[in-house]
Amino acid sequence: MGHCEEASSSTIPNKNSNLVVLVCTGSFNPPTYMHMRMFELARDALNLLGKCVIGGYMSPVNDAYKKKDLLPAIHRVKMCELVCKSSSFVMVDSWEIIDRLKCLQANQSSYQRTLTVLSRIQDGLCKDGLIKRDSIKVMLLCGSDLLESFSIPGAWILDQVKAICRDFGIICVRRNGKDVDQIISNDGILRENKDNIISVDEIIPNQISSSAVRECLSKGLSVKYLTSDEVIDYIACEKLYLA
Ligand SMILES: Nc1ncnc2c1ncn2[C@@H]1O[C@H](COP(=O)(O)OP(=O)(O)OP(=O)(O)O)[C@@H](O)[C@H]1O
Ligand SMILES: O=C(O)c1ccc[n+]([C@@H]2O[C@H](COP(=O)([O-])O)[C@@H](O)[C@H]2O)c1
Repeated sequence: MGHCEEASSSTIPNKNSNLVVLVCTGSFNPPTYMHMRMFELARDALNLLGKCVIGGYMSPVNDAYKKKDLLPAIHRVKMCELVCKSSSFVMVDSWEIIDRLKCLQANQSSYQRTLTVLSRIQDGLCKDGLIKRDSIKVMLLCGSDLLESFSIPGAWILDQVKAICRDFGIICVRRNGKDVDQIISNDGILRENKDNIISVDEIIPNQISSSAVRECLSKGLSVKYLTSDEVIDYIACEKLYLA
């Protein structure tokens, strides 16, 4: 797959920085309350470690990612904005989408790799000098299925996995009972960087997922309390996810 730009791995934020920005990349098709819970769980876990989360970004993946049943980005960005209204610190970073036009003009694929997203957010936060590069730590927030996918041959570029683990760090929410320690110990890169990977358990386990929400919607079932009312209204209004 071609890419607009490949991020350099030269950004090395201070591992001991107390200020953290969380970045969750994904389809958000549609965003659910579980996505929002992940930010809450991560913030609680980091607070306990003496860190302060100053913001969180949901970064919806570009249409070029070509995941099955992926709704056009314009809808996913809008729904992310709506679900974020319920949070005081989570917002949407739509750069993965917006950059598409520029890439199309340059005849490049517009899919943005996760390392690129993290690097760009960090560069953006530090560019005007208000925040020093070594005073902030940008971390990837993900579920354990994503962490596990690092080990799937061909799914990721190994040097980029190394850079994400070493230069940024990961906060991983256990999903469907998956043992995060086991995932880490089964993978060389994750093992080497285990001090930079924080595992978080959902205190109230649930199996809310975008695909389960889509399935309910396609059957005409209620999804109330699985995502925000604004998202549900938007889906109804735009007639999305019908069978
Ligand atoms: N219930 C959950 N528990 C933990 N992590 C989750 C949960 N739901 C989503 N995530 C994580 O949120 C991030 C974004 O998820 P994304 O929207 O791409 O996928 P998904 O919920 O797995 O979607 P789908 O169900 O459509 O495959 C990923 O890191 C994913 O692992
Ligand atoms: O950067 C990569 O190489 C890479 C490889 C696989 C997946 N991702 C990202 O992982 C996110 C979740 O993907 P998925 O397939 O679990 O919905 C999505 O934002 C992708 O851009 C990123």
